[in-house]
Formats: sequence, C-alpha cells, structure tokens
Amino acid sequence: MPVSDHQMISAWDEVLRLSQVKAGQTVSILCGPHTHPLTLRAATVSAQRAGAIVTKIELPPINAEKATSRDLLNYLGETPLTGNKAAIAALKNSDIVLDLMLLLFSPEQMDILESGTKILLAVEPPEVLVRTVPTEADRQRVLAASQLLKRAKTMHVTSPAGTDVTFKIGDFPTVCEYAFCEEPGRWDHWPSGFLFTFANEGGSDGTIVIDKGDILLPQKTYASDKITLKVSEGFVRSIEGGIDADLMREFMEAYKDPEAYAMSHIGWGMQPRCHWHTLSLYDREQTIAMDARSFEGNFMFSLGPNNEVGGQRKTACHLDIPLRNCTVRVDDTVVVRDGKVLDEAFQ
Ligand SMILES: O=c1ccc(O)c[nH]1
Ligand SMILES: [Fe+2]
Repeated sequence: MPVSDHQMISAWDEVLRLSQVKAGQTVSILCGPHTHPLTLRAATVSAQRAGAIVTKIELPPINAEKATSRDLLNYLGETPLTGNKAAIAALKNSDIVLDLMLLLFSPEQMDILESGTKILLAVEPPEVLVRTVPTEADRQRVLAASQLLKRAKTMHVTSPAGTDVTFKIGDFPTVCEYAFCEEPGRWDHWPSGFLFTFANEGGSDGTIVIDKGDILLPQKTYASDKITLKVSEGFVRSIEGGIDADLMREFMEAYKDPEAYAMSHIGWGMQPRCHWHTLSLYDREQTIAMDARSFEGNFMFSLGPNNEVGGQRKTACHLDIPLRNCTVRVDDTVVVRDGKVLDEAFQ
C-alpha cells in the first residue's frame, strides 16, 4: 500500500531515536540509483529533525555485468564503495551511516564499523519498513536468545521433511539483528528480528531438506518440491531434487567458486511482524524478502561468505534459505520446536 511522507518520516524518527541519534551528530546517507525516493527523502528530513548534520553520498552502481539478476544480494563483496577513498573517509567520520544502497558482506563495511561508525541498512520498500518499525522489546527478546547462542558449542536441527544436521559453533560471534544501532560500531538491518552465528569451519555435517514451501533467496521462490542437501565437513556436497534443485545447482555453479558451497550463517527468526507468506504477495524484484529471513520460528541457514564476522571466505555467491517446521536445539536446549520459538528457553 502507498505510504505517506508523514508516515515514513515518523518511522525514521523512531528508528533514529532508538539508534540514539543526537543533535549535532553526523548522519551520512549512502544511496544509489535504486534507492527508493521516499525512503531517501524521509531519512533526510528525519535526520535533520533530530538536529543531525546530514550528508548524502550517491555512488554509481557496479556488478551489473556480473550478477544474473537485479537483486541487491545476488553479487556480494565488491560494492560501489570499493576503492572509493573519498566516500569511505566521509563514512568513517560519521556517527551513523544510513545504508540505502547495500554494503552487506563487504570489507568496506567492516572497515567503517571498526572506526566506531554505526551502519543501518534499509533497502526494503516503504510499506515494509513502516510495518516493521523496530521496538525495544524486539531488541530485548533477540538479545535474550543470543545469551544462549553465544555460549553454545553445537546446534542440531531436525524437521519432519528429513533435515538432520549438526553444526559445531563457537568459533564465530553471534549476530543479533533487531533493526536499529544503539551502540557505536554496530551494524543492523531494518527490517529484521533474528539472530545467527556462523558454523565453525568444517564443522557442519548431516542432511538438510528444503521442503515444499521453504524459501530460496536471492531466488525469492518457494520450493515446489523437496531439495536434499548432503553436508559434510562444512560444505554442501550434493544438491538433489527436481527443477528447484537444478536451478539452485546451476545458480551456484555460475559463480565458479567452490566456496559458494560452504556453510555460512545459521540461526532463527523472531519477528512476529514479518511473515512467511509475504513474499507470495510481491513481484520478486520489489523486495529483498526480509520477511522471509525474519519471520518468527524459521530456521535460516545460508551458504557462502563468512567474512562478515572475520572469516576468510568472501565468495560473491550467497544464499539465505529459511525453513519452516524445524526443531532447533542449541546444546541441550530446544529454542524452536516445529517452527515455534520457545521463549521459555531464554528466561
Ligand atoms: O539482514 C541480513 C540480510 C541478509 C543476510 O544474509 C544477513 N542478514
Ligand atoms: Fe545471509
């Protein structure tokens, strides 16, 4: 549905308030030709209303010739910021960057965060943003879940469809996403409301079954039939099934990069204002499908890079695959049972 300027500005006001943006601070807004004009306009007005010093940095796009679609997450790692010393200097000297372009999984993002600058990613359409304005309660709930995950050594996931996979964890940090940045050096993504860690290198073994209705990203399709992945020593060794498996296999082969088959982040969704069915109501190119990554009770695994948390893998191929109806055990505690988050596990 259309969103009014007033509603979008009010949404940004709340997100900037939660992100502790104060008068006199520097807010840099990173944008590109794909940035939604209402999102950009409202972010600019809202930052000024907060009394911030606002800079807009628009960068020309890249990677068109490398990606096989227009999805922003279809080719990761190199961004329009790569090698741009002038823009990087400006962003490092900002208190917060509103990333309306998408830097995810880029070395530049890590570099800017290390300077203490906050980065908030927001590239979903305005109506998705206003539906998923974050709350302090979202933050408390995801942080409570992270207390368990960050101490854990194993994650074991099963499902009626046949998933039975075990991940050794603990070598990488736990990442909480709750859609605002209240501390220096923090990255977050609006919309979100989920948490994850990365499997230890070589520490993933078992079978993952992508069941009918589970979602493949960045394809933004609901699997029409089962896809069975055999995982051993941290890598997907086979992808079996029907046409969806063939499409997934060919998509990954196109990158000609063995690291594309490595296990990346693993975690679960905790956002009640995001839904499994939302993607079915959108043209695929209208959204990067954050509802699919965030909906309450999903188990989301991903393949490819782990440089986001200091790992060595920078492959441009990244799939996020949220599954329904899974049971997720972290050490001996069940945190999600049959696709339902068990909050009592985090008390
Ligand atoms: O918010 C996000 C979005 C994509 C991703 O791969 C991780 N987190
Ligand atoms: Fe991902």
